[in-house]
Amino acid sequence: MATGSAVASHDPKNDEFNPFLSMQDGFDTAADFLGLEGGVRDVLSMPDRELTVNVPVLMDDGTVRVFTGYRVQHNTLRGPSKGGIRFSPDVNLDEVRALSAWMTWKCSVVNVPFGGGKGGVICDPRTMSNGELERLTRRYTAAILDIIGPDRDVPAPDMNTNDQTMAWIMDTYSMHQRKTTTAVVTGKPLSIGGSRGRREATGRGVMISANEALKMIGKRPEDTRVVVQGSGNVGGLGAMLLHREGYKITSISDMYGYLVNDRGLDMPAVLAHLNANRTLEGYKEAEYATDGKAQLELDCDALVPAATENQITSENADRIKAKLIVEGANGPTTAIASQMLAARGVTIVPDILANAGGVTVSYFEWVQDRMGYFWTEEIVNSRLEQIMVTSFAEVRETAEKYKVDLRTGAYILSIGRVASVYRMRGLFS
Ligand SMILES: NC(=O)C1=CN([C@@H]2O[C@H](COP(=O)(O)OP(=O)(O)OC[C@H]3O[C@@H](n4cnc5c(N)ncnc54)[C@H](OP(=O)(O)O)[C@@H]3O)[C@@H](O)[C@H]2O)C=CC1
Ligand SMILES: O=C(O)CCC(=O)C(=O)O
Repeated sequence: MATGSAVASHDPKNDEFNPFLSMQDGFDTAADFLGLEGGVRDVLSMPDRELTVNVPVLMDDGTVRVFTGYRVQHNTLRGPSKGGIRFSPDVNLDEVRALSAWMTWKCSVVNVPFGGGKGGVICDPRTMSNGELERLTRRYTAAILDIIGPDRDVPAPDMNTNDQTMAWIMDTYSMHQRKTTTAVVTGKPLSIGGSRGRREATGRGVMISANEALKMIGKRPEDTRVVVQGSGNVGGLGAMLLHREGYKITSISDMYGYLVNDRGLDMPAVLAHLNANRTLEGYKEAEYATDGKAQLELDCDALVPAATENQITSENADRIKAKLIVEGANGPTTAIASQMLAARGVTIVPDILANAGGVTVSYFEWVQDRMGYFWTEEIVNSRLEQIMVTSFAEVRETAEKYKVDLRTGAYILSIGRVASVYRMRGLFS
């Protein structure tokens, strides 16, 4: 197996690749359309609160290593801040700032009563044992304990974190509170207050968004060849659900490489292979390649970037062949690339809409935990579908009203909603 990432990494000091500046670009465009007044504009363009922590962790070899982590709360006007925690060597404060702001806009697009937050720890989980990850998670939780809670800030999984990570956070928080407090995090295992359907929710939202986009451009799933970047929670489960819906998944990747089969991949078999081998390499029914950048440029009808930021940039936007991009990841397309693609008539369903299925079912989980009453998977999925379809229609209507692309429409809709809450609450007196 190759050891390096198959996909380009970029210097965040270059403005195009700084996710916070990318977010700011979308914000400024929408704020101009809305004619947002100075005070509201200023307060919404920066995070409410940023916490940096340095936590000591006992490693398996007996040494102590200090890890740096962040929790940024962008906004809490519409409710507690909400958003995942990411473990990755690439985590940095500007990235977490951008991700937390995107959470504010995302929660507003789907109209759930949350603000936005995000966390991250600089670490490489692939080189750490389960015990080291548990000790890191517990220490990080203890360090951010004062600013999280069911009514304050509710974390969830993101890249390289999962339901086990959420169980450790919930347990650490509960030990300090002297009572079990399930609603402090979402994305938990079912046995400790998780919601049915949360694991697949982001991928399901991506599938529903793809369906709505196809209706808009007049295509059918069966005639749609899809390339998916990433095979984790969003990419893997999203590809599985798209496959079940009739889409032809012709390529899927992980950090190391990608599979291609123009006749369409058998997604259950691909995911079974990935689960058993922890790599896509060796799957017999497809070609395997390691030049990850080229995957995004494969001939296809739809592209689902579901790995990380800055994958579609000014360097490759002209070579992207897909006519539809459904953003499973947060910030996969830079602001410049977005404009280049829009000029070529490519439809982009933006991240703050396309991947909002996850936070929507996280909202359902938080509600169920607080009620102590749990819903069936059918109820969760049908309520998710209703919210995603309504949100897509509202974004589309806004885009048509202002004669802009879907990304700008989503920003206008969401920022307008948050700004109106500011005015209603009268926080400036
Ligand atoms: N989980 C959720 O509910 C939500 C996640 N998102 C966003 O979706 C994206 C993916 O998250 P999620 O699926 O949870 O994360 P996972 O950790 O489950 O999966 C990430 C996938 O992307 C691959 N990957 C990671 N980094 C790179 C890279 N540099 N180049 C190529 N492939 C890479 C990983 O490969 P490998 O397995 O080899 O490491 C893996 O297949 C992120 O942007 C996240 O913020 C958005 C909304 C909700
Ligand atoms: O489920 C959640 O609360 C947030 C998921 C997340 O981090 C995201 O949507 O980017």
